[in-house]
Amino acid sequence: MANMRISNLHLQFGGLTAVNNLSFDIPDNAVMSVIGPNGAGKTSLFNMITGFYRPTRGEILFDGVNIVGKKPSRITSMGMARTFQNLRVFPNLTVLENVMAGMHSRTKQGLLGALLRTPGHRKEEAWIRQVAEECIRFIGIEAYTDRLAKNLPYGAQRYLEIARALAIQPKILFLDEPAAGFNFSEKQDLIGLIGRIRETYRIPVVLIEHDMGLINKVSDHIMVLNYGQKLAEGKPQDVLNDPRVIEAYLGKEEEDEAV
Ligand SMILES: Nc1ncnc2c1ncn2[C@@H]1O[C@H](COP(=O)(O)OP(=O)(O)OP(=O)(O)O)[C@@H](O)[C@H]1O
Repeated sequence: MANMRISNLHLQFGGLTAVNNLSFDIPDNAVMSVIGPNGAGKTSLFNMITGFYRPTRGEILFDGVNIVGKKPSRITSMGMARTFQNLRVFPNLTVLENVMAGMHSRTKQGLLGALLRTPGHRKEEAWIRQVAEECIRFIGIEAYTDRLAKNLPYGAQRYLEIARALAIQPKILFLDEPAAGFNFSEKQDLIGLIGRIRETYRIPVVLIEHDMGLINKVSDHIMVLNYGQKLAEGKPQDVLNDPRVIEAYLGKEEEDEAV
């Protein structure tokens, strides 16, 4: 279980304020969705939490430690995993190799152990393989274990990213638009998977999503961003019926659809 508190987080790109003095807690063992119109600051927020962007100011406390300024690899090794809006699988590695590669951030044996093939290293490799295979089975892409990632159907590639994130046995998981490009039945499948992750791993899952149906079904908690600021936060039925949210987000979506 992770304890995560964001305080007065701010991100400035020159004259543009991407995230504006944002504070919130991530609830334990809950599915939290971060929603908002395009450019609202959702991905910038994920990038700050996972160390890819350095906030202009503010604090990100992860299990009581301020992680601002730490490198993404260090933050991963502390137990934070994420997926990306645009797929980042290694196309020329197999599914198993992709998942195992992601796990090396959390292993103890260094490069020297790997080069010398020490007993400690061999034991660790066997353990990594076992955990990777378990994650691949859990996600349901075991039929592709030995296939190159580039030869997988699109949906399986997205699932591979989730398997790779879970394999580091994270304390918290961030998913950036996990349903991007999915059809209706793939989205239903994803809703089931996110529920299983929460039940099995008992970790908070934080996702950025645009699909309101999916958000409504999967979330325990929703935070809405607009122009980098928190517009609303709470239970799905309250947030999704909030007139300010409808105006800022759903209203915009209707306009977009009408174009
Ligand atoms: N590296 C960067 N350099 C300059 N501006 C950036 C950078 N990253 C994001 N921005 C700007 O910050 C604002 C917030 O962008 P961000 O990608 O976080 O929004 P978002 O809510 O994730 O949008 P979307 O739903 O379209 O993914 C936007 O105006 C964007 O153009």
